[in-house]
Amino acid sequence: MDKFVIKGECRLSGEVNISGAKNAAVAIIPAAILSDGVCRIENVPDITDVSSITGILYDMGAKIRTINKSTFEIDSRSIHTHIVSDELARHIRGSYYLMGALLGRFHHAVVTMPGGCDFGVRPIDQHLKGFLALGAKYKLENGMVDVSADQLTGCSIYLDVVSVGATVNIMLAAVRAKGTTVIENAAKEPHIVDLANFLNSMGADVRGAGTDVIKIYGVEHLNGTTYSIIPDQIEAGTYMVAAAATRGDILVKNVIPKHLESISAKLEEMGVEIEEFDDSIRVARNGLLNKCNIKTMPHPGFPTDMHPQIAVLLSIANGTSMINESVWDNRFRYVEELKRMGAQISVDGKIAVIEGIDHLNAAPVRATDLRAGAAMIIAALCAHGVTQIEDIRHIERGYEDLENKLRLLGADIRRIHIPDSESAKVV
Ligand SMILES: CC(=O)N[C@H]1[C@@H](OP(=O)(O)OP(=O)(O)OC[C@H]2O[C@@H](n3ccc(=O)[nH]c3=O)[C@H](O)[C@@H]2O)O[C@H](CO)[C@@H](O)[C@@H]1O
Ligand SMILES: C=C(OP(=O)(O)O)C(=O)O
Repeated sequence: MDKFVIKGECRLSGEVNISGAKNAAVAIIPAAILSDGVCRIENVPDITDVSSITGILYDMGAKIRTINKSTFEIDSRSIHTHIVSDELARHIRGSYYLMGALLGRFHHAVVTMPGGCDFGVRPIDQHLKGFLALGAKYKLENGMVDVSADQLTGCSIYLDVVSVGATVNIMLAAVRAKGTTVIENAAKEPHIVDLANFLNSMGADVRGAGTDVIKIYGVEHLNGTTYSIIPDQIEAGTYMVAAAATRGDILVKNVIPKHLESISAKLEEMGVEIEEFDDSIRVARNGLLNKCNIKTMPHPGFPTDMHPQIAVLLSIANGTSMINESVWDNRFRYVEELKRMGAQISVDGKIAVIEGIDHLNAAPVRATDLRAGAAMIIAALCAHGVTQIEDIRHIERGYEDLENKLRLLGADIRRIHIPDSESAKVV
């Protein structure tokens, strides 16, 4: 039950190193189940979603060797079960990839329904549609998905909605299937391309990742490999917005600027200075922020996972802005928290209307989910006064070493440990 205490009105400056991508890591680690060798994975972010997914693999019998903080080796040959009822799996979204990976390896997976951020209903019908098309059958019982096949056979699948999770799960199930699988209307996120590259480095034949048609030519075996995960687009975007919100000037290092284009474009529209280099990006703000309208979209559109963070910036911009959330039905739980800090936001259906104000004021707030928590951090950094943020376990799912990274940029951030007994102790 830790919380953050952040003194506002700071101006972030200096350099920050971006870690490996959460949403790539939680796909690539389960994908190692499909390998007949040892997978050495580098640039793995040190976040709780990763410790959960590696913990699940370990409990299933995988041998996991830590090389250093961001590199480990997974040997999945010793996995002895296709059943995942682990409590950890219910708390993260990435555990849904165990369905595709175990189905691909054992032709049978029994996996608890996944967790992750609460946006209302998060269906998996397109994942199941993909498994069925590959020749599997499934049943849903007692909160578990039981999916099995005598044989997996390549097929053509058109996704009714562009789904990251379904695209990944079908790739995982199809990579060792007999014949060719074609996914149409596939998701194009950077982590889809990263997973395809990882699978190909093990000897798979996946083509077209990054476009909306992905072809997977099934192979019998996958080898071990050494692979480095791409930088986290959303962690980078979060620091970019934090720089803008605090009138800061920071160099965001170890990024792929191409992945950040939709975020950079909106920041520039708001009057923020952006300078791109090969693998870093400088973000600086001096003047007032312009209002701006944003619609979240699948990649290469503006990422929904940057919605709450950019809402903080719009709430201190000049004029009235709108955010149209087109991916999730309910990604507005941050709004009530931000309103406690003085933000003027009203939500109508999937649209937030944000009236810019001069500044936010500190208040006790909660991280209602991962990116809502990131938004509270940004709000606290630029607000007048000292803000306390509770429920920071959500933030720890996806941001490595947040306190130290922010401190190095000049933030005044402390963690307070609250034991169950409620007696607070500052650490
Ligand atoms: C672990 C991970 O990578 N999580 C990301 C992944 O979540 P996740 O994989 O859950 O998100 P999807 O891309 O699948 O969901 C996109 C949309 O499709 C709908 N849908 C999805 C699947 C399905 O079977 N049926 C269906 O209707 C969803 O309700 C949502 O409206 O992509 C989201 C959209 O970029 C991000 O916000 C999450 O950070
Ligand atoms: C929604 C997110 O994650 P998850 O799908 O893992 O809950 C996110 O990373 O913003």
